[in-house]
Amino acid sequence: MQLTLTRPDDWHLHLRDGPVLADVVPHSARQCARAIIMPNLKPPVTRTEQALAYRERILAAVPAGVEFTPLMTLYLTDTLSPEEIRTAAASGHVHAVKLYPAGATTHSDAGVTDLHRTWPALEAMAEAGLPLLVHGEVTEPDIDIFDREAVFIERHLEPLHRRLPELKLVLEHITTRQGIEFVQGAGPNVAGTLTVHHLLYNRNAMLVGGIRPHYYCLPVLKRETHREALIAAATSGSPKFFLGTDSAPHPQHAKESACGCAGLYTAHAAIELYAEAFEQAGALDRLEGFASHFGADFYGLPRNRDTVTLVREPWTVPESYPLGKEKVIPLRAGKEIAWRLQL
Ligand SMILES: NC(=O)N[C@@H](CC(=O)O)C(=O)O
Ligand SMILES: [Zn+2]
Ligand SMILES: [Zn+2]
Repeated sequence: MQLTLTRPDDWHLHLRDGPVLADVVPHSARQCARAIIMPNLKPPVTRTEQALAYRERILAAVPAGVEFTPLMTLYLTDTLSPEEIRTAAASGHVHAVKLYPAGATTHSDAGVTDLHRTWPALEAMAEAGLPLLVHGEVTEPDIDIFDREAVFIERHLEPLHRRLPELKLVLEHITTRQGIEFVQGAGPNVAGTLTVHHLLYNRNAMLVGGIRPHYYCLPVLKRETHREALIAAATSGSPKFFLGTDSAPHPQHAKESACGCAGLYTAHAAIELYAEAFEQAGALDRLEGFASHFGADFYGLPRNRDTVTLVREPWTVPESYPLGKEKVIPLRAGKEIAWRLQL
């Protein structure tokens, strides 16, 4: 059995920086034409000129003969100015701005402490048509980690959307029914990305039979009823939901630690794993819209013209991949994946 689709794009990707780019960029570039590149570097990408320089470093890591376009983003801070937003929009290479509530996730300490401080920037974004990409979790210590997405939507996202309804919003890596319902209930300028790990796994994968750090990410895997809501949305044919892997490489030792980092590495086999999730749901015919059409439409970019072909031919994922001088443990390390990308 085989499946040919318009070449996919990845609307949420962490590539990091420096020598590891040579290890991770080829994984995404072999299957995706474009990717929205997350700005949570150290220091964060807060200025257009930094984003443009980072873009050049990514392009330098694309293998010869392969086409891959990094779509850059800026990191929203309390002090990001409307002028910088206009410069970013005019650059032609910055496609969105990312909101990390301060302290919510990996490299978010420079993130937003109070959304009210960002109104001038958000208003400039609405005017320029630049989408706001949202890591939607509150950070208050009294809120249970499994409730942080739902509480963020209620306390921050709904009020933001009411106040600036014309601002394009993407709720990134949705993990709950409440996240799906927020996107469904809003207008066409509000969308959501879904990772493959949140489509394939619930929190048992992380906690049953031992604590499994390679399944730990933020927002954390939730219970099965939420996974079912994500699958229903991804396979519904709604253009409001599209592919964003949130592939986020961390060195093995940083994951296998008493205080392990959040983030799963999935870029080595992203479309293959999404195909598994859609096949399990009996919805392989809905994969192409989700993976290859709806994201481009939302961002106002042309759909890709070339195709990729997946064959139903199991292969075994390596135990690890190089990550600079270290190693990254990919999702499904040492185990089988049902679909293979024909190169
Ligand atoms: N998803 C994660 O668990 N980690 C991401 C950050 C993020 O997307 O929140 C990372 O940069 O490692
Ligand atoms: Zn995030
Ligand atoms: Zn992410």
